[in-house]
Amino acid sequence: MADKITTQNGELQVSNNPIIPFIEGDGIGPDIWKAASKVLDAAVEKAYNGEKKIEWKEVYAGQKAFDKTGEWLPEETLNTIREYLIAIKGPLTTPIGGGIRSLNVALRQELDLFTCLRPVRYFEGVPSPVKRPEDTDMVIFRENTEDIYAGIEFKEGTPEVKKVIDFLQNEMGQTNIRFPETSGIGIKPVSKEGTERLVRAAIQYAIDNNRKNVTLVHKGNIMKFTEGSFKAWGYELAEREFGDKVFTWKEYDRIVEEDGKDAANKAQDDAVAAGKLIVKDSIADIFLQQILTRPAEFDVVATMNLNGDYISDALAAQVGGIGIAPGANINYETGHAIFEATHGTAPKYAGMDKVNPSSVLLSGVLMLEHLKWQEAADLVTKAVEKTIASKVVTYDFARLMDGATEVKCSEFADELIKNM
Ligand SMILES: NC(=O)C1=CN([C@@H]2O[C@H](COP(=O)(O)OP(=O)(O)OC[C@H]3O[C@@H](n4cnc5c(N)ncnc54)[C@H](OP(=O)(O)O)[C@@H]3O)[C@@H](O)[C@H]2O)C=CC1
Ligand SMILES: O=C(O)CCC(=O)C(=O)O
Ligand SMILES: [Mg+2]
Repeated sequence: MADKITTQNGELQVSNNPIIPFIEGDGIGPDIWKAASKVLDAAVEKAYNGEKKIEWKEVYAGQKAFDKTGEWLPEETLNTIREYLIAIKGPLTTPIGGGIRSLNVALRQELDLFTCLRPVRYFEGVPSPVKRPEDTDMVIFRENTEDIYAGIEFKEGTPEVKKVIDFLQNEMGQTNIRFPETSGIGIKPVSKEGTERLVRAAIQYAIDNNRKNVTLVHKGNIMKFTEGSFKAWGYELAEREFGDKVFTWKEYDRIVEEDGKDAANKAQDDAVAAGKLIVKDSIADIFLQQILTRPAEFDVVATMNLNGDYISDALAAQVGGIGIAPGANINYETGHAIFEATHGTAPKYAGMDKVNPSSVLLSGVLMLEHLKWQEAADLVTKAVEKTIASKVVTYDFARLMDGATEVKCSEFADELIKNM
């Protein structure tokens, strides 16, 4: 009999037949979900000789939910995911400049899924715009509940924005709103708690997975009390909670001040030799250059919501594009998680059975790993490696590869199952 995933003493309890809710998604969602779920089912069946099986439970969000219930994100969907802990979703459409706020962001906020985890690795044979794509092997920890994504915005010309601008000018003494009559205003909350739980998760992940460094990416020179504080709180947490397991650039700077640069370099070399994790930081603009020019220097990345969104797609491009970039939204404290592709609904390809299902499929692999069903996860990963190496690929890779055979989304799934 199928049953719920639960937690006990912080550990997931997963039976052989867990019920997992899924949201099919808008646009290309139905195509990629059909392909990906078929591959995930085949991997589980093969890895455990039929002893384990996921019981998929559809829940609604986006257009399908609206058509059925008149609501974009029904309370029942949220309650089901709350109850069943783990879910997986396809992309959901967000209109630009007006209309409903992002349902993707709402799911993360409602369930307090504070980490958006996006691993970026290279699969041999994938077409890439860089010379050594294999040097890119990073794991992004993107803060998922705060920042400009909190949705605190006031539209130009409304009584609300006028009130906010009056307050800023008259009570806070702000004189820098260049065109107050025609400004919209957005507010960017970044908290100490929000930063600490994200940076804690990133450092713990780096230690558990033998990673060499964590980079705090911020624009703290300009946004001093949000992004700048993110950096400061991140370093403080690293030193306070991880002690001699880490060596921070904050400590490096202290040594430079007291004993000079040579001593600081030696301390860092000693820390590396002792296997300590280096916790460093980078300002977001130069970071975007350096992930292209020297990606091997970066390992785990901890950053705020908007930076993380940009960095995710930029890094995905280096290893073949968002067609193959997986992700997960996780609350490490409650055990709730929603696994999710990095890309969106790609509306021009909706219903064409054309796009690459790998992003949502590899999100499913992250989910299998999260359930500790490593054997099934490995079968999918190996099948992706083998299929790409054989140059049987969807349009996104085929257009950049010599001698490739272009297949449809569903045919790619069949090929993966054949290669399992
Ligand atoms: N988490 C989520 O659910 C997300 C939702 N969105 C939403 O999706 C909608 C569309 O956003 P948009 O900015 O166009 O971004 P998309 O990620 O949907 O698509 C942009 C381009 O990326 C490529 N692409 C996307 N998915 C795939 C895939 N599976 N296989 C191969 N190529 C792919 C296509 O490139 P090409 O044209 O070169 O073929 C596509 O035109 C918006 O409403 C947005 O808000 C966006 C991001 C995340
Ligand atoms: O919610 C959306 O529509 C976009 C979100 C997004 O781009 C992301 O989370 O990477
Ligand atoms: Mg994005």
